[in-house]
Amino acid sequence: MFEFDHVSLGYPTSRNAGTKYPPIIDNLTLSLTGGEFVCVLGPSGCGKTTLLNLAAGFLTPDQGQVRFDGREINGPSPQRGVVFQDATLFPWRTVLGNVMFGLRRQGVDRHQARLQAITILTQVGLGEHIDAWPVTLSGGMRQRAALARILALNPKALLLDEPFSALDANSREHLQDTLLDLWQKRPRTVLYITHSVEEAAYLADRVLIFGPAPNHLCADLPVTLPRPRYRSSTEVQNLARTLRQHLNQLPCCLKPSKDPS
Ligand SMILES: Nc1ncnc2c1ncn2[C@@H]1O[C@H](COP(=O)(O)OP(=O)(O)OP(=O)(O)O)[C@@H](O)[C@H]1O
Repeated sequence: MFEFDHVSLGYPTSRNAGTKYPPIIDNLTLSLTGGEFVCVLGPSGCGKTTLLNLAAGFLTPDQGQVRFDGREINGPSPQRGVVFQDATLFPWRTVLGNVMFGLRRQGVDRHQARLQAITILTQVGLGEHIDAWPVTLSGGMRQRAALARILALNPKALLLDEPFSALDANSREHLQDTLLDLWQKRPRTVLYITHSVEEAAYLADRVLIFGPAPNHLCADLPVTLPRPRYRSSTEVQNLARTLRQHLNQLPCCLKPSKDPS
């Protein structure tokens, strides 16, 4: 589904303006298959968001190619829905209006868009809040609305950059379960960036661990634990411990010392 084919990317900085940029991602080759739930772990600044931005089409590689369904990515697409840590909703539209917006832009008629938006809002647990204004929502509700807005467009892939990390533990766990539930009902490729080894162990089919920039894929670990999983189970806890050991072995200075969840 996603193919990173010898991808390199560097950002211009004031120090190297006009010269060759030092790569953040350096000659990365990686494939993600359809329906796979992939979590990405790595120290701060190693290039996780850069990876996601390449998959989203917000960035273009300096070298190599990023492909989705066999076609080179050359910009954002509703087929690849993105949710960031601080999702922004249109403040002048209600929750329903926010979700309907993308559907209307795709040419769905008003009545149908309304029905589809209400269905997905109900699925993410906001059925009682469709007429609420974004300013009145809690952080968790805003993230739910942002997820609904993306899911309403029925993307083939979800690109999630620490989507629940700003939430309290309870809301975060609820949202993880909502996401898993929706993903199991309609499997799609998920690229999920997190700093939490527990979150990765609970959610992932596969965990990618990146080392410090230039981005180095240090570990590519399939997760074979059956679902449903239980956060406090020995298996999930053991996997989280293994992931933490991988992170602690990385030659970097900004290791997560304490899991945020
Ligand atoms: N637009 C930009 N211009 C210049 N440098 C950038 C830009 N975006 C990111 N960088 C640099 O690229 C490196 C990788 O950033 P990126 O956000 O991809 O890392 P990350 O692994 O997601 O970090 P974190 O876990 O802290 O979110 C960092 O050193 C960052 O300062």
